[in-house]
Amino acid sequence: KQQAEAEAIQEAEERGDELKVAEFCQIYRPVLKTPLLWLSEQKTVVFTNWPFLNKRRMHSFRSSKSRRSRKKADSSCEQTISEQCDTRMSGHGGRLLLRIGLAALLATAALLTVAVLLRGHRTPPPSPPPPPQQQLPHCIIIGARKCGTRALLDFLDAHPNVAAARSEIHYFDKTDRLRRGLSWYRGQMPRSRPGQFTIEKTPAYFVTEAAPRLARRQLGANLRLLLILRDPVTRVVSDYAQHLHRRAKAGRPARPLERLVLSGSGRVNPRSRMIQTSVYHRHLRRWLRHFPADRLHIVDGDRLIGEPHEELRLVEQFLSLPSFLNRPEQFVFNSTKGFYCVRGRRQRQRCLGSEKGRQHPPVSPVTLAKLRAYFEPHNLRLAELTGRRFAWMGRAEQLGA
Ligand SMILES: Nc1ncnc2c1ncn2[C@@H]1O[C@H](COP(=O)(O)OS(=O)(=O)O)[C@@H](OP(=O)(O)O)[C@H]1O
Repeated sequence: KQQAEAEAIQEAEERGDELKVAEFCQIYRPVLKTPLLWLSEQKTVVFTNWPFLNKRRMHSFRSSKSRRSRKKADSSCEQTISEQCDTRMSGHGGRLLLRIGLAALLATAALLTVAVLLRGHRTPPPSPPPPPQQQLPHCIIIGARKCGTRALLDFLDAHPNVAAARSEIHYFDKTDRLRRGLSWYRGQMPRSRPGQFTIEKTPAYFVTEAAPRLARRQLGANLRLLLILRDPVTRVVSDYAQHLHRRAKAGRPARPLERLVLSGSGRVNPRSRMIQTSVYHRHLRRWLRHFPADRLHIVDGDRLIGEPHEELRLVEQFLSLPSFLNRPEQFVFNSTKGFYCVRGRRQRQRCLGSEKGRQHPPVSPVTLAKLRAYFEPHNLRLAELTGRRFAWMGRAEQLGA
């Protein structure tokens, strides 16, 4: 082995003063059986002449006395080298001043071999990082509809450790999609690198009877669930604004809100879909029958509008993500939209489309009062179930707090 190394080095020396990265890889990769040690000894060559390496980081690690830091530097260095070699970045500008490096190498070669033998150090050949792959979601935003699910997903997607599916997948609420199976579901997900969280959002899951059971069975109890809620009355009005928009787009006359949410007697109709979606505790209870409570986190939708970084801080904690979205400067208030936009990768601003944050239609105070009265006891039950009080839940004493 020693001889092979010496020969390779000699050969390289004869080739001239400088070597391109690709040549370096070709010559050294097959003979450097112990790249960690070689590289650490070659640092003058590699670090000062190989521009892809993060010089400062390596040096700070290396100057550290701690064995752990040095080990970290070695493996980080090794990975970088193997990445560069494996992707064959020839002509990428990386040139080595071979003479300096080879002199240092030859002088230390014997010492290193002895050191390797003494330490019994057998580093497996570094493998290249796996290519990005589609993965089943680690986390789902299950709802609730019109509570800010898109904003939550888009904000999270700006996090470097998150890969979010762009469109709603509707796998657990539409039988024809469910029948296509998990491989189809996986195929709808974005490609992600190891360590990235795959997230999708489909607000219909929250209110679909079978969804929690199916999600538990198919994705397991480790799945993280995000639920975003806002004032149930505002949610109904937002739902109605969408109804008006759809009808106008289809050229059909819109129905008055009262016809959609009240029964003939003028009372709130508990069978109305708009009403049912806002009875949060009922749907939540169903989810909690299938998932442990610590797997579900509730985002305050009203706070996400006003202080997104605060809510995102809690979400990052829940998902054990490195802090990134928890700083106010990560969000920019867009006065035209009246909402916050997120600073995405490369600091580009990302705002939601015009279909989000629509102006709400005026609603009669009588209807509003009926809706408020209807949801009050349901809010109380939600507070009991979650142990949390939201600003829209009314006064503390009403809730027994
Ligand atoms: N940053 C930001 N930008 C724009 N909109 C925001 C934002 N944060 C929360 N929201 C609120 O999100 C509401 C729409 O909720 P969803 O995305 O869950 O709607 S949907 O169910 O997917 O149709 C939408 O409701 P409407 O205002 O009724 O349109 C917004 O109030």
